Amino acid sequence: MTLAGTLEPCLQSLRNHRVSLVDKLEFHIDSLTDVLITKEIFTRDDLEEIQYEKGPRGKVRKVLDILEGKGEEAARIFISASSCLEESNIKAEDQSLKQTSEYQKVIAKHKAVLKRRSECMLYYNTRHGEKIPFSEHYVNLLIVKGHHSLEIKRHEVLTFGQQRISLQQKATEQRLIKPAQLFSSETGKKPAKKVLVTGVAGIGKTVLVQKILCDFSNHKEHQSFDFIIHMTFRDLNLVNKPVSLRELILRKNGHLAKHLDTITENDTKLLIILDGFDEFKHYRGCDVDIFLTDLDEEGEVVEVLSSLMLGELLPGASVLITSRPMAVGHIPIGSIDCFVVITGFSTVEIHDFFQRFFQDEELATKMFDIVAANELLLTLCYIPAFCHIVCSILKESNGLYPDTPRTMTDIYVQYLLALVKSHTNNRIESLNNVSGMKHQEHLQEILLKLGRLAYQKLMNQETLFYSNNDEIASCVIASTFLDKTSIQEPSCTEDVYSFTHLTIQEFFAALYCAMADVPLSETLGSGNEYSIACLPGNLDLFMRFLSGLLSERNQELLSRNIGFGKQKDKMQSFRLKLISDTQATCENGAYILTQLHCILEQQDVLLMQELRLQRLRINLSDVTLSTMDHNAVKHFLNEIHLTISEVDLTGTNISAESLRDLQPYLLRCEKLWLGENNLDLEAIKVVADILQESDILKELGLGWTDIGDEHLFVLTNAIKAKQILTELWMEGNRITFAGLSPLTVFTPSPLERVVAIWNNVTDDEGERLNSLCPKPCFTVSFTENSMWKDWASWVLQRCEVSSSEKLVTILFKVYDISVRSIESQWAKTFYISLTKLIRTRIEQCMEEDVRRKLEKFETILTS
Ligand SMILES: Nc1ncnc2c1ncn2[C@@H]1O[C@H](COP(=O)(O)OP(=O)(O)OP(=O)(O)O)[C@@H](O)[C@H]1O
Repeated sequence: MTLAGTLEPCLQSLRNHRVSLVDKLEFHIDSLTDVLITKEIFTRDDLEEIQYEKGPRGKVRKVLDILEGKGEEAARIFISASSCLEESNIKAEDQSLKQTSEYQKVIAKHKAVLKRRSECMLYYNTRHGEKIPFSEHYVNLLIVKGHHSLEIKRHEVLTFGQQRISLQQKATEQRLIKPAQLFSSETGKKPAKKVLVTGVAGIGKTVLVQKILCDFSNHKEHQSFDFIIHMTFRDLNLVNKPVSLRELILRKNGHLAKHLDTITENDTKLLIILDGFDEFKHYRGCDVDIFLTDLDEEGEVVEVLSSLMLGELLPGASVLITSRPMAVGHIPIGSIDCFVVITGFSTVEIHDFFQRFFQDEELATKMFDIVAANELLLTLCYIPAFCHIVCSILKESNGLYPDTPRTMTDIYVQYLLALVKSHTNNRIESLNNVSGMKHQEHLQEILLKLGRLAYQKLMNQETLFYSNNDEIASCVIASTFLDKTSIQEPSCTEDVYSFTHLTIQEFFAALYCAMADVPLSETLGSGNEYSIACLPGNLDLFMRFLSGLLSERNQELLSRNIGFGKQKDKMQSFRLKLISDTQATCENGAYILTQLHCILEQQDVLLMQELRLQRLRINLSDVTLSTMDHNAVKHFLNEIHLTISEVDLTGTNISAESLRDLQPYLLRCEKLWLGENNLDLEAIKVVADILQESDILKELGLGWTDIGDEHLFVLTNAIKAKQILTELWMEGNRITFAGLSPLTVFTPSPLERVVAIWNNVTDDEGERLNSLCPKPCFTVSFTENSMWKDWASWVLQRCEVSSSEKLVTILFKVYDISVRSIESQWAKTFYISLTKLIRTRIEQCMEEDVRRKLEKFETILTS
C-alpha cells in the first residue's frame, strides 16, 4: 500500500483529496470530461458510465473511480487538466465581472441583427419588396430524433469482426421532437453538442434553421446559448483562399469583431449553424488529415470546417449541420451525437399551410379540398417546398388546375408556366399573334440561357455565383428565379446570385438538357454513351426532372405554352436508355431508386410493358426512404407482376408503418433484407405477418436491427405457421440461447441456416444448439467456411455492380482487420478479389475524393 503510494503519487493525491475535489469540480464536470475525452484518457463508454450517475457530485466521484483503473499517467493528466480549469475559471470570473455589461450589450446587439435577418419568410417566389412575416407563416415541421442507420454507423458495429455489441448502445428510439428540444438535455443525459439535421430536398431544413434563429433572437428558445452564428455552405463556397475561422465568422458578423475572443473563449455558450452541407463544393473532401485548433489559424475552408465539425476547433461549441441525405455519408459522422430527420408535413400541417398561405379560411379550405381529392398531389404536399408551389399555382390559376399534375416535375413545369405568365402579363396567350411569336422565341432563349447557367453550375457543384452574365441578371423573368445578394468583400461589395431554391436550379438544369439542341450523350456522358444509373448521387433529383421533362405530357405543355419544339429524338433515346438500364439493374441487383423515380416521372405504362425482365431484384439500400420513394417503388411493382427474387431495404430507416405499406409487395419476394434498421416490436409483427402469409419467402436478413429474444419468439411462431423459410440472418443483435432454441424444431428442414454471430450466444451454446438438430444449422462465429464463401461471393457481386461512390459505402461495412486475420481460404480469396476490383475502379475513377477513399482501402487491404 505504502509502496504503491510512493510509486503512484498522482493517484495517491487523488485519493487523499477526494472530498475537496468533489467540492471543487462539481461545477466543471462537463468541461473536465470533455478534456479527458479529447486527451483520450476517457472513452465514450466511460462517458456513458459517468452520465448515468445522478447529480454533478456523483459524476465527479465516478470520474475519480474510473481514474483508479486508468493508472498513474492518466491521474497526472487529470490533475493538470483540473488545475488549468480552476485557473481559467478564476481568471474568467475576474474578467467576466468587468465584461458582464459589455458582453450583455453584444448579445443584445447580435440578437437584434439575427432578428432583422430572420423575420421574413424566405419564400422563393416572393415578389421583390414583398415581405412575409416568418412567425405568421411558419408551419410546424415534423422532426424525428434518432436515425438508426446513422447511429449504427457512428458506433461502428457495422464493421465486420466486432466481437461484442455493447448492450448499452441500443439505438435511440425514434420520436417526434420540437425545434426547441434539439439541444435540450434529456433526463440524465448531457445535451447534444453536434447535431445533424437531414431531410430530402425542400423538406424545410433551411426554414428550421430560420426558426431557430427567430426563436433565439426573440428570446423565446435556445436561451442556453449566448450567441448563434449562422453560416451557409452556399456562401462558404465562395471562399477560395486560405482563411481562419475568425474571418469566416466576421464575414457576415462584423459587429462581433471586438468581442469574438470572449465569445469563443466561452464556447460552451456558442452555437454554430452550418446550413446545406450537400451544397458545399468540397463536401466529398471532409476527411481531412490537417486539423486547425486555433481561431486565427489559416487553412483551406474545408479544413477549417472539418476541424469545427470534429470538435478540434472550438471543442466546447455546439454545431448544427443540415444536409440532404445523399451527402450525409461524407460528414465526419464520428463527431455527431444527435441525428435528426425532418419528415415534412402531415395532413394537418398541409391544411395549416394552406390557411396561412391564402389567409382566407374559406378560400384555403376550397383549395385544400381540390388537392385532397388528388392523392398524388396530396402526397407531394408533404414536402413543404412542393406544398408552397402547389399553392402558388392554385393562386395564379384561381383554383383551376389546367392539367392535373401527377409528378414532381409536373408541378415544377406548371409553376414555371404560372410565374412566366404572371410576370409577362399574359403576353404569351396568343399563338397567332406575331409579336406573341417573337415574344415566345425570346422567352425560350432566356429560359435556355438560365438553364445552361443552372446546368453548368450544378455540374461544378456551385449554387452561388458571381454574375458575369448581365443579360440574365437584368431580365425580369430570369430574376424571378434568381436571388441576388450583395456581399462585403474586403475592398468592395459584390453581387452574387443563386437560384431561388436548389430544386429550382436542378429543374432548370434539366430543362436545358431536355430542351436545348444538345444531344444527351454530350450533357450526360462522355463520348456517345451515357448512363442513368451511374450518375453521382447529387444528380438524382436533376435526373428525375429530366425524365419528367422528356415525357410526352410535359413536352406537350411546354410546346403549347412556350412554343418549344418537341424533342422527339431525345425522348426516344432517354426512354430506350431507361429501359435498358432498368433491365440490367433488375438483373444484377444494383441500386435502383433513381430509375424507379424516372419511370414514375414518365407515367407511361407502355414503357413498363416493354421491359424484358428475366429476374427482378430491387435494391434500395443505404438511403432513408421518403413517402415519395415508396410511391415510386409501388408504382413500379404495381405494373410488374413478376416474382421478386430479392428486395434489399438495408439501412433505409424503414418503420413499421412503411413496412405495412409495402407488405403486399413483400409477399411477392423470395429474399428480403431488412438489416441495419431499428425494428421495434410493431415492425417485427409486420415481418411475422409476411412470413405467415408468403408462400415464397425463403431468406430473411435482420442483421443489426436491435432485436432480442422477445422479437425472435414472434418470428418463430410465424415461421412455424408457414414452414417455408430456409435462411435467417440475425447478426449483431441481442439474441440469446433461449431465443434461438425453439428454432431447433425447424432445423434443418425447412430452416437450413440460422446466422447469429455477434449476439449473446457463446460458442459452447452454439454447439449445443447444433447438437439438437440432425445436422449443424446454427452459426454463431466465423467457423463455417462454405457459408462465408457464399456470403463473400454475394458481397463481391454487389460491389461489382455498384457505382464507385456506393462501393466506398459497402467497403466501410465489410473491411476489417479481424476478418482479414482469419486464415480461411474464403477470406483470403475474398480480399484478393476485392483488392483487384478496387484497383480497377481506381484506374477508372474520375472523382478525386472517391479515388482517394478507394486508395485508402487498397492500402489497408494490401498492407
Ligand atoms: N415549416 C415551414 N413552414 C412554412 N413553409 C415551409 C416550412 N418549411 C419549408 N417551407 C417552404 O418550403 C420551402 C423549402 O424549404 P427549405 O428551403 O427549408 O428546404 P430545404 O430542406 O433546405 O431544401 P434543400 O435541401 O433543397 O435546400 C421554403 O422556401 C418554404 O416555402
